[in-house]
Amino acid sequence: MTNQFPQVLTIAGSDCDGSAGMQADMNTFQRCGVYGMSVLTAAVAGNSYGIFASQPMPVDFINKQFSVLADDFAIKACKTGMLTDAITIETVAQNYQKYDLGPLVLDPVIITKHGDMLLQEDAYETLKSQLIPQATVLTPNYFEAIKLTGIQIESTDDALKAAKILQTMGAKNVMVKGKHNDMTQEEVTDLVLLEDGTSFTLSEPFVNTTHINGTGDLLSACIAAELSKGTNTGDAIRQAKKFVTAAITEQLDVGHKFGPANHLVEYNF
Ligand SMILES: Nc1ncnc2c1ncn2[C@@H]1O[C@H](COP(=O)(O)OP(=O)(O)O)[C@@H](O)[C@H]1O
Ligand SMILES: Cc1ncc(COP(=O)(O)OP(=O)(O)O)c(N)n1
Repeated sequence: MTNQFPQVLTIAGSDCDGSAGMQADMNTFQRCGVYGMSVLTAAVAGNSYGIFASQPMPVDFINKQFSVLADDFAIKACKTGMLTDAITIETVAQNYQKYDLGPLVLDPVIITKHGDMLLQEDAYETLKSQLIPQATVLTPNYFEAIKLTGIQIESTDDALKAAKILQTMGAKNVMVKGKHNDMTQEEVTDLVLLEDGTSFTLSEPFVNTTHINGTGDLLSACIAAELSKGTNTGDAIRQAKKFVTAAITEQLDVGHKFGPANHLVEYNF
């Protein structure tokens, strides 16, 4: 008897402490019941105190990883994470066009929640012109949405305006993740704008914890996994928000400062 799992690809950096990046993506894929693969774009030396060094992968090596995977596997969906610089973005954009990799969930990893910059500033325009137009779902956090659109976001209406601007750049569906740095807030609210023009918000209780590294990765990896199963975009996003909330609520005690969200949480999909 054989087990057939949908095959899903993360195109991302390695975070050596396992809290974020492709390690978080692979754990999420496993939790979601899909078979995960990875194209390594960069590696960072980081722990729960922050990121201390980073190294992009050579273009030829990135190209080779795409070609060997595309030759052999039937990839049903993919997601991107840390892409470092303009040349890496161009390389990923070209490979996504060249091969049939299914829907693309683009997590525009620019800045971590602790302020580490993971994308060079001179690469923002390349991200906008080459990769955002190919995104099936774009998932900027609050700061990334401001940087990419240039508008201030103070309300749900502002988040919708930002999502509309990102849609005009070519992203089909956009999820603008809400702010969660106010210890008195009761909920965290994300705004979703779908391809057909409908929009909705997703709110979950704010969890006051220091263990939320990698939440953006968990969310985007879970959306990609759900899309690979044939789940519609709106439901894939709803499911991912629930999964991330469970991963934040059931804390994993790893690291001395800002620990990881719990990628290993039991969750019934
Ligand atoms: N403390 C928190 N309590 C509840 N939800 C949170 C918290 N922190 C993040 N989230 C949720 O986790 C998901 C990922 O968002 P975010 O952490 O902003 O992304 P990123 O990792 O890209 O910065 C979003 O759905 C957001 O609402
Ligand atoms: C290699 C690598 N990739 C991505 C991140 C950041 O992950 P993300 O989930 O977008 O952000 P945080 O929740 O960790 O702020 C990383 N740290 N390393």
